[in-house]
Amino acid sequence: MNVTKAEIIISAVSSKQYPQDHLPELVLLGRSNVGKSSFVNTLIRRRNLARTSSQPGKTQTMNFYQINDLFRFVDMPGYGYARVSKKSREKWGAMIETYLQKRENLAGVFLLVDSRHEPSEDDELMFNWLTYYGLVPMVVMTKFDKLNAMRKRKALNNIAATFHLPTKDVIPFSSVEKDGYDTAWERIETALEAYCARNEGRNQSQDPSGYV
Ligand SMILES: Nc1nc2c(ncn2[C@@H]2O[C@H](COP(=O)(O)OP(=O)(O)OP(=O)(O)O)[C@@H](O)[C@H]2O)c(=O)[nH]1
Repeated sequence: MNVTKAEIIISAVSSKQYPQDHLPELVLLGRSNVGKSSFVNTLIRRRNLARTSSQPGKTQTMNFYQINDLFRFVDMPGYGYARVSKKSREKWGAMIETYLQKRENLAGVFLLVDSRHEPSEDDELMFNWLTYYGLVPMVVMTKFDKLNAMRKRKALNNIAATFHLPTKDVIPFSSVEKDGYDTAWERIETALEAYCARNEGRNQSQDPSGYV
């Protein structure tokens, strides 16, 4: 997709602030500092629309980035950062859960894990929670450039095995070397097409005035 327009619509802390329309949304989940903001910036070829930071725990709101007025990325607060208070973590957890369970605009979920490490317990919990609710996540291995060829192969096999996925379903990604750029866009386009097809069905059966 050729991105000609990309803007942040809102940094939300509650469902009342979600945009009120039917544009499809692709959610980014992952541990704090895994590279969610860098993933967005790389895909849209902007240096800093999504604010990146070497300090974990920076993103504490749900950031809605609207792309070509066609769809949005929703960058969620990273989980698993110990230095954030328990109360804040519970608040974020509830915020993420409410979004995932209630948001009709949800078109797909990217679960980002760091290539350099075994998926954390939180990553596995998140993956299992998502699949339980029928939200099969697209798994992205971030910071792939940080591994040598042998570790790349090992990490890919390892992460695929952890989530019981074929390796072809895992997306190795680097915001430095741009690995995974084309594959991520293919997945996005497939998810957007599926969302439109679902809503066309809903349109015909429920809402003759036009849903999308
Ligand atoms: N080498 C390398 N560094 C990366 C890559 N992706 C992200 N980083 C670095 O990792 C750090 C965290 O990246 P962010 O994109 O801010 O991570 P985030 O998941 O949005 O972080 P939170 O806001 O804490 O949730 C930054 O210093 C990035 O430059 C990558 O593919 N390769």
